[in-house]
Amino acid sequence: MNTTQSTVFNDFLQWTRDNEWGYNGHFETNLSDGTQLTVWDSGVLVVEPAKTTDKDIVISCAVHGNETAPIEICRDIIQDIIAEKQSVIHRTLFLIANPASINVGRRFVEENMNRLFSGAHSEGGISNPERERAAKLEQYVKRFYQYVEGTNRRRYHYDLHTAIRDSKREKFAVYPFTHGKPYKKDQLLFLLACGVDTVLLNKAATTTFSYFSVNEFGADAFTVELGKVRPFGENNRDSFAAAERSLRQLIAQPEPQLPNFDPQQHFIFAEAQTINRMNQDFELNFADDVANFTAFEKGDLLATDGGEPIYAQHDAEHIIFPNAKVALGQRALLTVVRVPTESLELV
Ligand SMILES: O=C(O)CCC(=O)N[C@@H](CCC(=O)O)C(=O)O
Ligand SMILES: [Zn+2]
Repeated sequence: MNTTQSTVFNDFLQWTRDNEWGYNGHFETNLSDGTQLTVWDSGVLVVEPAKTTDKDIVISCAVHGNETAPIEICRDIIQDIIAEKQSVIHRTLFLIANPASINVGRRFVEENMNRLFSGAHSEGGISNPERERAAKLEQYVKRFYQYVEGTNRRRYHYDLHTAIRDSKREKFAVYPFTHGKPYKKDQLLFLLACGVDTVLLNKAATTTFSYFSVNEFGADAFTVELGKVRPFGENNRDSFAAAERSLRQLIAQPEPQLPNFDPQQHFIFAEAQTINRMNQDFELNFADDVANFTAFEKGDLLATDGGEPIYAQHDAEHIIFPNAKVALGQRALLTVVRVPTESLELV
């Protein structure tokens, strides 16, 4: 390896952070078993085993730069692959999505990247580095999924996050809108193996990264909330061990080892309201330390927007991702209601 190449592969996260808005170049190396590692950009690593299976797996982190536990997990898996301590039998794309936001230790630099997918990066006549990066990430995902010929390939995308607030249900995933396609038991079981027993069902399209993969490529894709935002080094890695172990098994084994499906083990919530902040004068009617999954009763005041009240519409309506400081037009609060797992159309 030459010096630059060894810098890239010796510490992929550090090299990515050193090239925070991208690197206009290409690196590749082969492992002793013939697995090819190709770097398409900073933070973009393709792992291709010598023998191709029918699965294409995307694992992304750092769409929000201060959500460090997923970054630590991806960093460690990537370095173990490079050191030949972690085997990979399926094509896998790792994405460290927004390195510049890691470097400033914030959710984003100029604009929330997880509102920029499915082409939103090109709307509104605004240009900034996060929009350019989101557009490139879309192209990398497209190139990765479409690289191998064949219509029956199984596509997956786990977009790893941590949440700003405490949560009464610590780990949960967002199941993006499937446009009526049935939900999948094996995916609920895989999430459960990751320690995620709670799943929120979106009822409409969004501009998140996971919805992009669902909608454009028919992937089984999820936003996976693994815990709470903490600075590097302050994550309790024990709490993330099940997720890391399951992701490692996912890429290393023909099929994940999953138990039989038991509806009682899954806690499913359907979207009730998505409340977007439409006015500067937007206030939540509860304190900053009220946790995700706190339940409100029908008629309770949740927020005011431009002085207009917004109420809970159901009993036991749970609040998720409250954030009064989001940009105008963006989601300031999601609310969900529990639904029986048995009520889902599952395959
Ligand atoms: O804790 C919060 O307020 C936000 C945590 C986070 O980044 N969540 C994702 C969820 C994406 C989705 O709805 O699929 C986000 O807000 O982008
Ligand atoms: Zn996030």
